[in-house]
Amino acid sequence: MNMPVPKAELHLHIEGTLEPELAFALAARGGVTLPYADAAALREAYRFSDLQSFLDLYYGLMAVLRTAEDFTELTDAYLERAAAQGVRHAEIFFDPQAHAARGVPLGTVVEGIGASLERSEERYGISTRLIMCFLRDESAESALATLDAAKPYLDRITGVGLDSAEVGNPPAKFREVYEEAARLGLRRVAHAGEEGPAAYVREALDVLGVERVDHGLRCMDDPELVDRLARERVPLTLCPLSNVRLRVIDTLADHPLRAMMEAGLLVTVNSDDPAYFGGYVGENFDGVRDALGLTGEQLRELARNSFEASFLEDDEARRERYLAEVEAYQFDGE
Ligand SMILES: Nc1ncnc2[nH]cnc12
Ligand SMILES: [Zn+2]
Repeated sequence: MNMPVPKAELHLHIEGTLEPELAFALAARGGVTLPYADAAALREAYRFSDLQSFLDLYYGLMAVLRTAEDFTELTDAYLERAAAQGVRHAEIFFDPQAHAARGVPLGTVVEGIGASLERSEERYGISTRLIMCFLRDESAESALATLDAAKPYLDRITGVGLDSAEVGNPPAKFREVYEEAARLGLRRVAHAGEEGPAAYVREALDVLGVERVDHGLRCMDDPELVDRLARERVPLTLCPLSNVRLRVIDTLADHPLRAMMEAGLLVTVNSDDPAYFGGYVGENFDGVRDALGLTGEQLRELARNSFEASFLEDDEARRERYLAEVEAYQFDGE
């Protein structure tokens, strides 16, 4: 078997890597009772009708994440799996407000994830960045307070993002928070155009000044926006298996990825919440390859895009090294 193509993962919620077996192990350790008989019963509950039905289960299961060690273990488990799938660089989201709601301070989360990221290169051969997301169904004041609480940890946080329930929570709600993030020198991304309209993608660019759009799928409803995204080389972090599981599209064969590439968009393939959506980044690559009949050259473009879209500006030599690995890679049948 060929080794997987080297790639960066740019849209990955660390909380979304919580596998049922680890959830039960952490629950036992922390004395948390879960409303499922066992890991198999929990996995059976992963049938979602939309984003909200997923979020309800997802935030509930986070109850097992309590200590810094829990977050370290979670992150180690992700990095180990990612390394086996050819991930060389990972930009990882976390949701501090979801943990603060249970009394877990931001510092515990950052220290816990950070302990794993610190040794990631040495252990897993993966360079990393950390991106702090605001929950868009919480208030702008809560997001501002979260940014304030993060100030002692900014040496470990590369950027900010925006996630959770999209429809009814437009990007403009967070204008002030993103202005403050920019003043603090943080990179800016946001989920937009997953379930929400193309107008939210425009707003994320124009009002929040985002440098990368998470999902962005619905831009395809607006040809002028597609032209702009292509012209300005704004990266879109797509998550094909997530889109199927959250019923944004019916099947992988309906995914617009290929049309997006043909429109000149800088798209990348990622896993979003792999423990919940049926696979990690490798399964997402294999899924679109098979469902859309992508060629080796198109897969190489996706891998190249992932490094181009990454926040490696402070380490261009590394980016060049990764890109050279992509060019040297031989796909099966090539
Ligand atoms: N796909 C997704 N959309 C919005 N918020 C999320 N949080 C975790 N996964 C998410
Ligand atoms: Zn996401």
